[in-house]
Amino acid sequence: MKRPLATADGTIAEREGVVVRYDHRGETGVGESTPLPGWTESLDACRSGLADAAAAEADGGHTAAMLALDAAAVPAARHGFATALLDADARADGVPLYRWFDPDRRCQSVPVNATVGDGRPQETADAVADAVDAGFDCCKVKVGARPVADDVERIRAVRDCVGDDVTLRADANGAWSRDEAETAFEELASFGVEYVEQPLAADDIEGHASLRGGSVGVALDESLVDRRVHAILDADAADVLVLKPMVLGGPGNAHTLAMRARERGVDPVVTTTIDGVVARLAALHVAAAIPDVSACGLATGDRLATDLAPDPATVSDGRMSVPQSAGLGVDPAEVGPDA
Ligand SMILES: O=C(O)CCC(=O)c1ccccc1C(=O)O
Ligand SMILES: [Mg+2]
Repeated sequence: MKRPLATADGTIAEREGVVVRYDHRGETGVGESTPLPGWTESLDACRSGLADAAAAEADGGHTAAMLALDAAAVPAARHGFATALLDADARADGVPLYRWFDPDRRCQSVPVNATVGDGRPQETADAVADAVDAGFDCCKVKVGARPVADDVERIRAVRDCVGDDVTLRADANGAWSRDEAETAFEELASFGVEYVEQPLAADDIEGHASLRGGSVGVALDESLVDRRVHAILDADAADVLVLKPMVLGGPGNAHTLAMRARERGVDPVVTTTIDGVVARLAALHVAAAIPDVSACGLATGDRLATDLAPDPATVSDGRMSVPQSAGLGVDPAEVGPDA
């Protein structure tokens, strides 16, 4: 990465993965498996998951390959193959991937947030101001890496700098105790923070449920790693679900969960895990398939030092354009390391 992302759970500085190609219905589809240990399997486990899927495919075709890829055990491997299969299917049907999920939809662009890592108050305010200058009207700031009072000063500095028209979100990556979270929610309410992602530990469903009800919403992200969606919905523990296709075992799983969340009155937000262009496009098409989707965490491509292919999606006025060509919108023949 050329711009690492500092979070309460450490700094993400490097991403490495596997490009998957699959020939299906006369088309070559492309997918990407970019595991992020802690969120997904390791790169080694991902590679062996893909090798197992290739062996299963040789006997039983794509159905056997999909059955060999357990979303709980090897979500990134499953994401890579599932994306390649979906890309080929959408190409064969002549529709952009988001319309393969919902043929009636037309979507030219989706709203996106800028993502700002941990840093000193002035650095944080400058980074948000740069994002606003670049056209973003929604910005997510990483918190939880320093004491709550310091994060409050960071958010105060941001508000002082960019004014009240910018939507601000925070992401604590599970760093706070219940007491810290309560204090943070009280303080952040005065700066009009829309929601905090993962204020508490992933397994504290009850704690998250009791943080709800004020002006600052609760978004759950890490809590989805262990597939707790039904428990979360049943406990009314979240205002927002943060859906990462790489973590959930593929774009199809993410789309299904987004629709389920919507039915239950919970707002879905789609984000990358800081991925190459193939996985970013897959996440973009999931977001594009969701009517009236809230700003998504998809504008992460500019953090990478190198990418897999030129990016057909551009960001302007806080929105990311959605490719309308068949499939993901990238030519599989052009996809490779160091494009
Ligand atoms: O949501 C965004 O704005 C960008 C993605 C992001 O923050 C992220 C990227 C990699 C791993 C975890 C996270 C996260 O949301 O916690
Ligand atoms: Mg998060």
